[in-house]
Amino acid sequence: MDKLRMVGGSPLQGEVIIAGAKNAALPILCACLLTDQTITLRNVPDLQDVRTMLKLLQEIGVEVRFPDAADRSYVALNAGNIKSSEATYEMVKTMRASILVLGPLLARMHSAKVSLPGGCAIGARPVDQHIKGLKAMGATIKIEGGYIQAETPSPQNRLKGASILTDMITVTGTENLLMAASLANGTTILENAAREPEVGDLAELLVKMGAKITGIGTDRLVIEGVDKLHGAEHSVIPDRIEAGTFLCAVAAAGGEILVKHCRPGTLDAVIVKLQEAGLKMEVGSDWIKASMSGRPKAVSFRTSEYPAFPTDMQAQLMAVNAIASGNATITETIFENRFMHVQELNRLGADIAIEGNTAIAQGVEALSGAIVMATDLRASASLVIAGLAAQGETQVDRIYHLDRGYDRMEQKLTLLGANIVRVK
Ligand SMILES: CC(=O)N[C@H]1[C@@H](OP(=O)(O)OP(=O)(O)OC[C@H]2O[C@@H](n3ccc(=O)[nH]c3=O)[C@H](O)[C@@H]2O)O[C@H](CO)[C@@H](O)[C@@H]1O
Ligand SMILES: C=C(OP(=O)(O)O)C(=O)O
Repeated sequence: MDKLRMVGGSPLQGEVIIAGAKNAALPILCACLLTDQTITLRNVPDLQDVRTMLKLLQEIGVEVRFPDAADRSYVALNAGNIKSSEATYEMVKTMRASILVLGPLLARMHSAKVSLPGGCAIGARPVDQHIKGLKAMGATIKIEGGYIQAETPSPQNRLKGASILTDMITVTGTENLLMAASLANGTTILENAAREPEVGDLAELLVKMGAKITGIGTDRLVIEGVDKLHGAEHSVIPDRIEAGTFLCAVAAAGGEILVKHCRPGTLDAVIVKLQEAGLKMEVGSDWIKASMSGRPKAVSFRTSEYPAFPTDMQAQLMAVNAIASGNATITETIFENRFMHVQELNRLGADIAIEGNTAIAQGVEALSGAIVMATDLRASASLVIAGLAAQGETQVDRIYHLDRGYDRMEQKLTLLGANIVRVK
């Protein structure tokens, strides 16, 4: 299993180019299932979850091509000859986002069999709202042998438009229902829809494919189903979480970096908190110049749905708080078990206590390097950030979690002058 080894203490300096968003690319790749024509995508990040999704789509029968062999971010997909409508346990257990094939397969193929994702490190993460929404659209769904087995209603074999109000805001739930509704018979209204930019990016692609969607970017999406969708070209939006992660890295390790190819407008909540922490930022249309000298100031925050502070940035900003001056309280409201990095940050010398869904960080003057273990994707990123700020050598084990969601992180950090290597 690969590890990352780093020697902390040197400030970051230089430019970093942000890749396409993992959480936009995954649903967007699944949208190819909605048509027999080709979908051409650019700015697809080259990371493990994308590779897993491409493998799953190929198993289903999608033809995947890289038109330019030297550029993995440029992908063409054609689902004209789908052989199967099944996502196996083997695939789903490695990537929960596999659930995103359920809506499109059901809408286009009229049946789908998708392994029920289990709980994962950060929480139970049920998919009851995806199922409830599809049932409201007329699907018959049974859970058998650990699989969701779904069929469209006969005799017309199409899902039908429905008014759906989810019990909570769910990102992939909104995406699954949005894709299913695009090919349904009649109008679907999704209330309490997720407003995350990645949902908006998927909706923009669907519109290019011929879907009729209004309310994009709001919590009420109205989808007038169409009989057929067609091919389209699309460029995936930049990854706001990757950009935020590099901003936290410079806030913790110090230095000055230019974050390029990002969308600052999707990072408002993160920028506000990092400004409070003392990170100096100049913001352009698609770049952020950030510099930090001295210790950051502690900043309290709570995670919530977009546009509030993202849960996917909680661990990284906690790493900044670990070495800040002062105390911060960090409240996680989205996932019930997303504090596993706390114990590992404490192994590096941090002073963080957990009380229910709140972590209380008492900033320390310095962290000291140690061997730590990554437990999930963003926990891994927080340990890398802490390792870059720590004195001495840190080794982060189990970085397959990090590789799921970051496109060449250690190479990008090396370009910023970090002393970091991958150990096979
Ligand atoms: C691939 C992807 O885009 N992943 C993101 C997506 O995950 P994901 O879409 O899985 O997260 P959700 O928005 O669905 O989850 C939000 C909350 O709702 C609960 N819930 C959700 C659905 C459901 O049917 N029932 C239910 O109870 C979840 O357990 C969680 O507590 O949004 C999360 C919240 O911003 C991010 O952390 C993930 O990075
Ligand atoms: C939790 C995350 O991803 P996923 O939903 O794919 O597990 C994440 O990106 O931080």
